[in-house]
Amino acid sequence: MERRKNRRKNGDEEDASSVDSIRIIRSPSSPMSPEKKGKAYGGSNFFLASKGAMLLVVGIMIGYVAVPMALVELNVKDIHNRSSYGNDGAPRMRSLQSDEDSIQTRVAEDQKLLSTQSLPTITSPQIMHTPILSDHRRKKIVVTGGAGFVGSHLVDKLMMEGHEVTVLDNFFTGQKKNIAHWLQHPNFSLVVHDVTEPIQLEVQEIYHLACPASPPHYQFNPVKTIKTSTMGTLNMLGLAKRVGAKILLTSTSEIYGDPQVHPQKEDYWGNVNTVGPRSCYDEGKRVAETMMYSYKNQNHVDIRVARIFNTFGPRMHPNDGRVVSNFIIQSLQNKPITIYGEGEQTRSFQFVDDLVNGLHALMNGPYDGPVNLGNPDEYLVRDFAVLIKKLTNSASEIQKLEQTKDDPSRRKPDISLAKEKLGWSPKVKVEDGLQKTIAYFQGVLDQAGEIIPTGPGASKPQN
Ligand SMILES: O=C(O)[C@H]1O[C@H](OP(=O)(O)OP(=O)(O)OC[C@H]2O[C@@H](n3ccc(=O)[nH]c3=O)[C@H](O)[C@@H]2O)[C@H](O)[C@@H](O)[C@@H]1O
Repeated sequence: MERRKNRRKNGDEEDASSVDSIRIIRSPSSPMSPEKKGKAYGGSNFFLASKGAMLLVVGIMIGYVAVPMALVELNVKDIHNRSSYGNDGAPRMRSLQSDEDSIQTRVAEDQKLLSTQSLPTITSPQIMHTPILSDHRRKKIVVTGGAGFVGSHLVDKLMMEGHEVTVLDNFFTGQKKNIAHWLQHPNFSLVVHDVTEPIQLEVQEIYHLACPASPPHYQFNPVKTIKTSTMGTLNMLGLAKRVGAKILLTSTSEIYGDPQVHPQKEDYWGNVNTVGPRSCYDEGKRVAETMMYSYKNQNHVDIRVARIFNTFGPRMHPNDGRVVSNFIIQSLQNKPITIYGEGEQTRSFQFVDDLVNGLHALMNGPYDGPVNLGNPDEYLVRDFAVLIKKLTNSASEIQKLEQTKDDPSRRKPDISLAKEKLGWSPKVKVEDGLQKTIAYFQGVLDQAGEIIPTGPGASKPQN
């Protein structure tokens, strides 16, 4: 500063390389003598002036272009560095663009994976794989009651074959957790729907299972049970007729009532009380069968009818109230095992996997008469209580309660027709199936803490 002051004082402005000289040339308003102007713009001073001008341009370039560019560059590097490393110093994605690219790649990979398998859930921890079928082989299939115990296992089989499956369920006894492992799969659709209402769908096959099947559940609201079997079946038959779909009805061994023929063959007409506590279900299914054959004969609908005998397995509703779930839940909690009556009545139990294979064989075969699907392995109910107590190492006492009204005294399927027409017979031994079911209910119990078994009276299913 001192030097500059001295220069000004001495009129020493020639050094155009000095910062002051540049300032003087840039500023025409600066007070300048004509002599000085001549020095600045003319003659040998012109060189000095143009050198100064060049320096001015360079200065402007530095000030207005290079510095901002350098700052921008520095800033970009800073952003880049900040996104390259996290707080812990670990390297991050290289840039926002590559961030987006890699997220999209990951989403695409995840979607691809999820379209080829189930998602493990607490209810269905095992991963099930789904093949990709060509369009002409992939069928559109509806399963009514597909979130229920049997329905959900059937859905698994159809999904694992690579078909497009639509579940219709009103969740009266069905549970979302039974099908939660498929919700993300593009071949799977869930429609919360009550079959007593009509529905329009494009479909090639209908497995019509929707109906509460446990006596306490179907007796809870008998009018609704009748509507489900009658109006529900009518609606599904109407749909099948409209779109030309094949339809399978899951009927029941209950259509034989309290049978006077043993074991029961398909040509036995049954012994049913039309006005008893079980009639809403028994007669509902009987008229549903009648509707099936009327639509076949009158409208050429392609039909199948399965008469299902007592079935058990994982995903049974814990408050189902049926003998298998009740005895297991009671035994696992060391609560009294409740036998209705003397336990002299008999039942024959099949594991759910066998039933699903039977339903599938029936739907895919040509035979359209009613077919029994069950395991002829017959037990006295009191012996069955002892077996479950043993398999669960339970300390439960066995308690006898009053016999329920119209309880069938003996039941055992004759499955010679299923063997002959479908090439089907049950493969799972009752004890093996029970072990799997006990393990399932143990898991449910661990989650719930306690389960109060459903008694013989009518009750609404609780989750
Ligand atoms: O499990 C099935 O798939 C069948 O269940 C029921 O038929 P049901 O034979 O009466 O079934 P349960 O309620 O399991 O009863 C079986 C026997 O065990 C007895 N039971 C049931 C529950 C219980 O806690 N204690 C007990 O002794 C019943 O009185 C009956 O004699 C349905 O009505 C059928 O449609 C269905 O096919």
